[in-house]
Amino acid sequence: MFKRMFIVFEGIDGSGKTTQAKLLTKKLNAFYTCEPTEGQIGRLIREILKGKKKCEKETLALLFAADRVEHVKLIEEKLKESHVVCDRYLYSSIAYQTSQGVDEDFILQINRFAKKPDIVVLLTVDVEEGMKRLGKEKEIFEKEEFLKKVQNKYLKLAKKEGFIVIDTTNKSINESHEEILKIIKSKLWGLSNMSIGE
Ligand SMILES: Nc1ncnc2c1ncn2[C@@H]1O[C@H](COP(=O)(O)OP(=O)(O)O)[C@@H](O)[C@H]1O
Ligand SMILES: Cc1cn([C@H]2C[C@H](O)[C@@H](COP(=O)(O)OP(=O)(O)O)O2)c(=O)[nH]c1=O
Repeated sequence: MFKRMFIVFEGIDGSGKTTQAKLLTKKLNAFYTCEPTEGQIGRLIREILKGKKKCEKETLALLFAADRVEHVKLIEEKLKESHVVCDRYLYSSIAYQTSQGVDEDFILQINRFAKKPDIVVLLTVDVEEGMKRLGKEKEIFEKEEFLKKVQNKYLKLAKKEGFIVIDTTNKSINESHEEILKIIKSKLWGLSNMSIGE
């Protein structure tokens, strides 16, 4: 019986997370999920992110952590039957909320129930290229400065936690997918001595 893997994709807006997560999901016949979730707390978070509701930055960190407590239950359920690919997770909280000025220890404390992933893939992208991909070339300067800060935090986390880091700036969607697949296959083979369906 081989171990089913909990694989997380992280990265700033426009790095290609959702695209790559869905391609890998298909390849692995995995269960795809994302944060914020489609659950009641995830929906409240999306209202706040759209600016329809206001809250303190610490409240937002708590909401993401609460959404994640419920989400981990679903992930553990799904791991009983397939690999799970998750588009954004705990490391988005650390990278984004610390960049908004929230204390990192506070974020780690409120996320102490978060299951550790087997593999984390960090996608990096030149911020301007990421904005271009999202059709936000005219994004306000502050947003670009903020995303640069977030990406730097991600890279520090990647070094500390041993993430797979793929820069997608000058790669096509397919080139990025092939590179990710090669690394994931070697890790899956190494960790569970099983081959994945083509
Ligand atoms: N390597 C790439 N090169 C060019 N465009 C890309 C690449 N990866 C994704 N895109 C495009 O960029 C946009 C954002 O991709 P998406 O996967 O939603 O990014 P994220 O989830 O990281 O915000 C989409 O239109 C997608 O087709
Ligand atoms: C999961 C998570 C996301 N976020 C932010 C990152 C994104 O800007 C936003 C999620 O928006 P989303 O609609 O998922 O877009 P994206 O494709 O960029 O993921 O929420 C946090 O600040 N903390 C978190 O813990």
